Amino acid sequence: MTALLRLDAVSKSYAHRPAVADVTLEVRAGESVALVGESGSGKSTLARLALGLVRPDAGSVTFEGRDPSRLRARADRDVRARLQFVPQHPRGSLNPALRSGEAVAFALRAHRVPRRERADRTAELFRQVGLAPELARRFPRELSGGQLQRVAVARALATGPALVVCDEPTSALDRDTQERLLDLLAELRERTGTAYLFVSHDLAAVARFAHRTLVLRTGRVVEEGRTEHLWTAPAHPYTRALLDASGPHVALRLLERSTEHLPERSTETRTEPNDANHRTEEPT
Ligand SMILES: Nc1ncnc2c1ncn2[C@@H]1O[C@H](COP(=O)(O)OP(=O)(O)OP(=O)(O)O)[C@@H](O)[C@H]1O
Repeated sequence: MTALLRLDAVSKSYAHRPAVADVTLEVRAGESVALVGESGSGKSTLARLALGLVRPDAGSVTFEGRDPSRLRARADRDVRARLQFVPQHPRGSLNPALRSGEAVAFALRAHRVPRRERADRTAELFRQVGLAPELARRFPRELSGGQLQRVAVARALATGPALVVCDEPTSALDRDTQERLLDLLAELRERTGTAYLFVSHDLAAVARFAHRTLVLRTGRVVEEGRTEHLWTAPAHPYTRALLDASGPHVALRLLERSTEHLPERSTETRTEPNDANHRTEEPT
């Protein structure tokens, strides 16, 4: 199976300080790949590189064989439609002057869904994400954080994406709402075969959701592998420290999760070869 998204030896610095250093990763169709690590480890920078919102200083990024940072607004909108984003704070990303249904209909319009079909498609998307279609008439300020995040998911799914990049999609929500949103994303994944690049510092969410996980530390991947193997037998001391700091939720999630539908992947984990001299710090 070829990769949908591939980042090849990608590096990005800000003011000469590396945010991401020599990272290679790929996401295949239907696969969910998580990026975990402490604050400042480079997760969001990798998400932005994947979306083409920033360009790497070195290395290459391809989505379906194209550089996402060079997609043209009109000519390449069909490719753009297949690469979508669910941000951490939907309140900031949804236009406060648009009703929530209009935000979804706007995405449909941008991807050439005929006007006469947009209302029905919007209502259908609202239902898919577990929102009553009547909520489409509300403005963002009239919705709760969990409802807004569902609108953001509906908007991302409006164009039938092959890959959705989620940057801490549940971190602004309370635990119950987080769980419901993760269940929803997993259910949509089963139904639509959408792949996810899932940025999170919440290892319980990752244990529940991701097929594969990459552990980042100061911009580098220190370990990667199938989520259940990584968290049950972490090879790198930094991964162990992250796990120790995360509490019992992660073990519980691993027990709960079903691996029946996971795509075929290698079972081995990979640790960074030159990391033996790294001092392991307790994650904060
Ligand atoms: N636009 C920017 N300008 C300057 N420095 C940046 C910028 N974006 C990221 N950085 C720096 O790059 C490093 C990685 O940041 P990044 O946001 O990717 O980490 P993160 O793992 O997503 O952190 P968090 O979990 O806190 O969101 C940090 O040192 C950060 O300060």
